[in-house]
Amino acid sequence: MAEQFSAEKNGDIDCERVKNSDNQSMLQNESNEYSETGCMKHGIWSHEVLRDRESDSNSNADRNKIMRKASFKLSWWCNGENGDQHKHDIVSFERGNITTAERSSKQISLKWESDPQTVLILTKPNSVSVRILCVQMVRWLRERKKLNVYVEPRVKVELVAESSNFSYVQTWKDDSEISHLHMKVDLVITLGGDGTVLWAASMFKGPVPPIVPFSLGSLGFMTPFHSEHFKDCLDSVLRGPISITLRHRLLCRVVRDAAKNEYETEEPFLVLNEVTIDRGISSYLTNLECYCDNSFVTCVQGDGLILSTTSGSTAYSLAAGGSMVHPQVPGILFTPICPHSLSFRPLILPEHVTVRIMVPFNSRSPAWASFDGKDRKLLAAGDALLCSMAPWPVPTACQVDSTNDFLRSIHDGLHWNLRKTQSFDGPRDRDL
Ligand SMILES: NC(=O)c1ccc[n+]([C@@H]2O[C@H](COP(=O)([O-])OP(=O)(O)OC[C@H]3O[C@@H](n4cnc5c(N)ncnc54)[C@H](O)[C@@H]3O)[C@@H](O)[C@H]2O)c1
Ligand SMILES: Nc1ncnc2c1ncn2[C@@H]1O[C@H](COP(=O)(O)OP(=O)(O)OP(=O)(O)O)[C@@H](O)[C@H]1O
Repeated sequence: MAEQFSAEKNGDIDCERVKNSDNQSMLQNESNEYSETGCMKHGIWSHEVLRDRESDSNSNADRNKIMRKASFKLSWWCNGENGDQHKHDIVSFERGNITTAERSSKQISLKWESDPQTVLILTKPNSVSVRILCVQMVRWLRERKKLNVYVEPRVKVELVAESSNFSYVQTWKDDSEISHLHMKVDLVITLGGDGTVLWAASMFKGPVPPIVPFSLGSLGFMTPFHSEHFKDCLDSVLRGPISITLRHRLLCRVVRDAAKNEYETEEPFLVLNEVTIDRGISSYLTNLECYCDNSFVTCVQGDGLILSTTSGSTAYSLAAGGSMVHPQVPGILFTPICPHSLSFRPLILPEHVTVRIMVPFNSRSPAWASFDGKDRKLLAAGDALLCSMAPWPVPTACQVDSTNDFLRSIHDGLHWNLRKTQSFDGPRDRDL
């Protein structure tokens, strides 16, 4: 195999089919649709027979020594479902050689194919600076950009109180209309901190329009745009193209002990940061049985467990000792909260798994699940929480690109690895 690798590295694959004496033409045939031995375009299911090049040249005895390479085919599956969509996009396995064809995650650019018409502005409540900015932004979007503007009912009341001219601003009467918003809205603008981005994401139980988050909070990991330059920022976003971060969400379902199967659940929650299962007001340790695709992972005995997205890795999970992960990395962080054990290190699980957290019948107390820090749900003995990657990410516009914005946020927001630079004068390794 080593010789074969080196031959391939030189771009000179010394491979021949037994039936065919003409190497070159046969290899070229293989890259076409079908070969006569039944070799498909994508993958092999006939036998390739390879001859080792060095043994050819080194020894006459070995001249006809033939090495068979076992054929195989790769297929992709998850929870029993077949889904080959990644196959040739991401990994090629031509002629039995597995090679990365494409990255599964890349910097993403959004280019409008028709002009955006409708914008939804979501604002942090009870903030004077947010209210002032909202008034200016609505006016500018309507008068200069001729866009339809939606706001929440509370904000519409505030705007109309400011001036009756704002009667053109649209809103909704009851919450059931929120479920149709994604079909009307081209762009969402948030004015607030990270909590307002979480709020915006939580309004969309399915697909989410691109979000442009303006920073009017204190931290702002997910809010790269500065309100002072809102006209320039929005001009360039409306013109496009823009870099976006596709932030993964987790789909969380509570399955009660009384449910007949795991599909009989209450309304699922979609979280952008994390779902937390903790001891709530109980003074006992949580006792949580954790499974990953039906394999037992561990029992959490401590204050609780955080299942976080990579976007949420800089939030609660970070405070509980989890790693910071670039938001474009797909995965589920499994971070314990104050585990009563010396050896419980946080894990990062792959995106395709389903995590199941169960409160066992011998648990001393129930547990509580909360979703992006909200909507507490009691988990009694026998209840479970299922958590998997949701099919609807949250696209947030980047100031520069997802990597630059992420690094800037950990430097500016957390002062990550800030240390005085060591002075130049002093001992040095001159003789090394
Ligand atoms: N010990 C902790 O660190 C702790 C405890 C509870 C909740 N939280 C976080 O608060 C979030 C809810 O946020 P909120 O604004 O509604 O509540 P909040 O007003 O209590 O703010 C919590 C803080 O977390 C920050 N934050 C939120 N998402 C973040 C992210 N992805 N990366 C970095 N920082 C982030 C916010 O900027 C804010 O400073 C939860 O999802 C949870 O992650 C953290
Ligand atoms: N449109 C909204 N309606 C109701 N609640 C909201 C809305 N926007 C934000 N919130 C809530 O307000 C709280 C504070 O929001 P946010 O985090 O954006 O501001 P902040 O606390 O000033 O920012 P930071 O946390 O960065 O200091 C959050 O809990 C969030 O859920």
